Amino acid sequence: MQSILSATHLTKSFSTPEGRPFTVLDDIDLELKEGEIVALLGRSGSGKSTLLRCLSGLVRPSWGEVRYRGQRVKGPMPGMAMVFQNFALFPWLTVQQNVELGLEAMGVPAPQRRRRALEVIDLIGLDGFEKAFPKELSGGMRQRVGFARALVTNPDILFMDEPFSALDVLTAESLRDELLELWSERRIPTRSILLVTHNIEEAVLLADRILVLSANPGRLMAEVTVPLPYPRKREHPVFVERVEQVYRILTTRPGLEQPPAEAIGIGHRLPRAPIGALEGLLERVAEGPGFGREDLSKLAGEMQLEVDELFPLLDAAELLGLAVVQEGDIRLSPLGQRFAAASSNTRKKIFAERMLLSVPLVGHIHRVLQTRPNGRAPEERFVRELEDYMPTEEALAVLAIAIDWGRYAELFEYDYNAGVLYGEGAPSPGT
Ligand SMILES: Nc1ncnc2c1ncn2[C@@H]1O[C@H](COP(=O)(O)OP(=O)(O)OP(=O)(O)O)[C@@H](O)[C@H]1O
Repeated sequence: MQSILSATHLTKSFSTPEGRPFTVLDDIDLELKEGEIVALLGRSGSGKSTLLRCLSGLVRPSWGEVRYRGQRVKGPMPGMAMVFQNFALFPWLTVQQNVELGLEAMGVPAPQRRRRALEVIDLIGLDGFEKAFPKELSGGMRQRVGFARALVTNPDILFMDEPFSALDVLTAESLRDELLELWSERRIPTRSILLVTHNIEEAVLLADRILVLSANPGRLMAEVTVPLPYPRKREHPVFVERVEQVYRILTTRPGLEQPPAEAIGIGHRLPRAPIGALEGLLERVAEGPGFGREDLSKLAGEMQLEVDELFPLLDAAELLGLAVVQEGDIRLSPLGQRFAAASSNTRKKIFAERMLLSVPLVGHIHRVLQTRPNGRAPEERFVRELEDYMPTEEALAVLAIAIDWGRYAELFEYDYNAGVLYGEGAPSPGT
């Protein structure tokens, strides 16, 4: 198969406010070939969207290069189109005007634009909605507009950034099926599709090849091929095997992942794991048929969790010593078993002890508040400290997790309006 797009040594770094590089993608080589659908999978923050944007010319790599049919990609190019997760429609334009937009940018004259837009609107099942505005449409119909706007340019490569993840399960399923039909029956001229997804089953349903990215920084860690014809059946033994293979890959430590939190200190990027969901997961594993051990693909299917929801929970459970995740399975540690069976107060105590041991940021906040005469500190102070290690957006996200965990464990309190953290027992800033 002929190569359409290639990336060599693609590296992307952003800067921390201190000017230090923050590497998101590291030395990525990949190729997209004619006639294939490729899915990019990886944990949250592994750089999937950044990679898609670099490949499509929306973001410039810091190092390395991208070539489209032999030509160096330096910005968006004709022949490439993108479908976004949040549809990215202009609310003040009608469906038809939104669809025509892609052609307007290419300088296509109005009569041709109209004709072509109407053809695609018909193809994608939006017939009769030409004059509707996005707010009058359901999520599924809005994403059809997103697809129509991309397909109207007859793209050679279609990039899709989690295009089905904002839709309900049934709508996502039917839109996926329709896209596959258009693709398999060659009713669209697109020769290659690159899809970012959090949904392992979706990747196995759609892709010929699944590229798995490791996190911190993002590197290509594995490739899984899916040699099944469309439409694929989820019960097919090869389908089931591939789903499990991806879980196994995502739960092996290739030695590239971040070292333990203690080794990094307060700059450790905490997994985005809400406490309630973590408690729910541990309870389910403890009470499940495996008595503390569970197959992740089964668990995720049952709890309807996608990669971006499940893996932060697994990372948090491991970080706190509550579970071990290996070979596509989760196994509760004795402490995890105790946690799951404990009362709310005991759970908080276990959590507090574990965090003071293995989450340096929470320990740091706790110490700072204890040493302050009034027991308070503005959150801003901790954001500034985190910015030594990561960009502001990431620093805010990491601090939000530390606050969520610290409050749960009753190690400190937080006044949202004042943006102030205060120790347990210290008067609230509002009083
Ligand atoms: N413009 C930017 N400036 C600074 N940091 C950025 C920028 N864009 C992305 N990042 C950082 O790069 C990392 C990877 O982000 P990206 O969105 O590519 O990951 P992802 O794997 O797609 O994540 P998710 O699955 O959560 O969507 C994150 O830590 C993010 O904060």
